[in-house]
Amino acid sequence: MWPRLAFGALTAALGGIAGLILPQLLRVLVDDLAAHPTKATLMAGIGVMAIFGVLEAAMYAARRQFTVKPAVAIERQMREDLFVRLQRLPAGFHDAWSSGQLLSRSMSDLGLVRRYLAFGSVMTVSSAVVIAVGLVMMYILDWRFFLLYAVIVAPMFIAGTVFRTRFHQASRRVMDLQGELATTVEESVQGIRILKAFGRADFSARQLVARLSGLKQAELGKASTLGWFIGVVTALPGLTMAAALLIGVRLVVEGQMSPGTLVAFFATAGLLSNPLAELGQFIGMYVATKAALERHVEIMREPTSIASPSQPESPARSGRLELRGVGFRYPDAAPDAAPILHDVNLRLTPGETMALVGETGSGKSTLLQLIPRIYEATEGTVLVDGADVRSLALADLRTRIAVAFEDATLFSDSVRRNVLLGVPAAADDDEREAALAEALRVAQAGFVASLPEGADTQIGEEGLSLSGGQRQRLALARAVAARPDIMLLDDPLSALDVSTEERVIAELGDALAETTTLIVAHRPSTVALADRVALLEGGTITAVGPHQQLLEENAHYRHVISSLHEDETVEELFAPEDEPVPAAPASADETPKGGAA
Ligand SMILES: Nc1ncnc2c1ncn2[C@@H]1O[C@H](COP(=O)(O)OP(=O)(O)OP(=O)(O)O)[C@@H](O)[C@H]1O
Repeated sequence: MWPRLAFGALTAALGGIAGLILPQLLRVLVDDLAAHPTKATLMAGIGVMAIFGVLEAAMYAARRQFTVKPAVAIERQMREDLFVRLQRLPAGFHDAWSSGQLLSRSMSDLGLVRRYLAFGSVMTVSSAVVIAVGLVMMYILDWRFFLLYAVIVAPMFIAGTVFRTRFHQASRRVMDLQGELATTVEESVQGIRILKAFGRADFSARQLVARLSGLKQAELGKASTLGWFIGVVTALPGLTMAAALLIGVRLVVEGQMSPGTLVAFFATAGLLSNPLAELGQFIGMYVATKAALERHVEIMREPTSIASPSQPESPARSGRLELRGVGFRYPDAAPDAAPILHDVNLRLTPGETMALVGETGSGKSTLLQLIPRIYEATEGTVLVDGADVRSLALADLRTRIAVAFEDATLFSDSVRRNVLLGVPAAADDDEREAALAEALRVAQAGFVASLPEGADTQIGEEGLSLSGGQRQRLALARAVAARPDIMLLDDPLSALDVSTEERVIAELGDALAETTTLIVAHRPSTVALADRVALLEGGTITAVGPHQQLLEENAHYRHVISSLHEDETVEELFAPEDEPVPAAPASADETPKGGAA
C-alpha cells in the first residue's frame, strides 16, 4: 500500500522534472538556431521535446494508477475500523455523541483523507521536488535569477505559517458544523411524522436554515483564508518575473546573458508558478485532512471501558442470575446527583420468571441493561451463571442472555434475518428454520405468513413498514429465537392488544419454562406471568415475592400496580386467579405506544 503511494509520488515528481527539461531544450534551440540555423537542429529539438512531453503524460497516468487503489483501500479500512470501534464503544459514549457527528466523521471526513492520500500527498511531494529541481536549474542558468527567485521563499514561508493555523481552525469548524447539520437532518427525517402532526415542519426548516447559514459563513471564512494564501503564492512569483524581465533584458542587451538563457529562465519560472500556486492548495488540503484525522482519532482513542477480559471465565451454563450490592449512575449525570440505582440485591434461580415493577423512571430499564453490560454497574457485582459478568467474554455473555426492549429496533433486512439475529452462525439451515418457526409462534407473529414474501419480506427503513405491535412481536421473536439461558424483557408487550398479549404470555410461559426471565412489567397481566415479583423503589429493590403476597403486604406495590392499569381496580386484582376477569375491550391496539413509533 505505502510503496504504491511512494511510487505514485515518484512518478508525479518524474513527470514534473520531465516538464522542466523542456526549458533547457528551449535554451539550446534558441541559442543554436541563432548561431547556426539548420533544419536538422530544429528537427532534433522538436523530436526530443515530443519525447519528454509524452514522458510527462505517461508519468501522470502512472501516478493515478499507483495512488488511487491504496487511497481507496486505506479509506475503506479506516471506515471499517471506525465502525468496529463504534460498535465496541459503550452505550454511554453513544449517549454523549450525536449520530450526525459520527456520520460525518465516517463519511465526509474519511473521503477527505482518501482524496489527500490519492492526490494531495503525492502532489505535495512532487511539487516540492519540481520546485527544488527548478531552483537548481535556475542556478545553473544564472545565479542572479536564482537569487531573485529564492528571495520570495521567505514571505511565502511566513504566509504559509499563518495560513496553516487559520485554515486548520476554519476546516475544523466547518467539519463540526457539518456534523451538527447531519444531526438536524437526521432528526427531522426520523421525526417527520411528529413534526407534520404538530404542524411544525417550519420549526425544523428554521432550525435547518440556521445551521445552513452558520455552515455557509464558516465555509466562506475557510474559502477566503485559502483565497488570500493562494493569492500570495501566485502573486509573488509573478512579481519576481516582472523584476527578472527588467534585469534580464538589460543583461541580454549588455551582452552579459544569451537570449536563450533568458527564454529558458522564463520558461522555467512559468513551469514553477503552477507547482507554487498548487502547493498552496495542497497545504490547504493537508491542513483540512489533519483536522479530519484529529476528529477520527478522537473516536478511535475513546476508551472502550466495557471490554472482554484477557482471560475470560467460562462457567457452566445454568441460567443463574444474581445482583449483589449493585449501584449505578449514568456517566453524564451531575456529580452531586443521587445514583439511579443503589444496593440492589436480587437472585433469580434457573428457570424462574421474575417481574420487575416500579414507578415510571424508577430505573427498571437501567437495571436490565447492566446485566448484558450495555452499561457497567458502578457499584457491586452482577453474576451470570455464578461468575462476575466482567470476567466473561462479552460475546459469550451475550449469547447467554437475550433482550427485547419496548422500543423494538428492527434493521433494514428480511424478517428472517431480523428474527435470527441472535442465532449462532454455526446453526444449520434446518435449525435456523425451526428456531424461526418456533419464535414466530411464541411471539404470536402469525402475520408474517401474510406479508408479501413471508419471512423473506424486507422490513425496516428500506422495506415494508410494520405497526408498533408487529415490530414488538418480531423483537420478542428475536429474543426467543436466540434460545438464551437468561431472557431480559423490557416491557415487550406494551403495544399489543389485550387478547394478543394474553396469548403471547401463555406461549411464553411454556417456551420460557427453562429460561430464567426478568421482565419489566407495566401491565398486571404481564406481572401474572411471573413466579415472583421484585419491587424497585427509590433506586433499590425493597420487596420480592409472589404477586398476590406483595399485593396483600406492600402498600407501595399496591400503589404501583393500581397505577399501571386504569381498567382494573385493586379489588379486581385481589380476585382469585380462577375467577374470570372482566374482558377488556379487544381493540386493535397495535399502534405504537409512546416513543415506540
Ligand atoms: N442514557 C441516559 N443518560 C442519563 N440518564 C438516563 C439515561 N437513561 C435514563 N436515564 C435516567 O435514569 C432514570 C431511570 O430511567 P429508566 O429508563 O431506567 O426508568 P424506567 O423505570 O425503565 O422508566 P419507564 O417505566 O418509564 O420505562 C430516569 O430518571 C432517566 O431520566
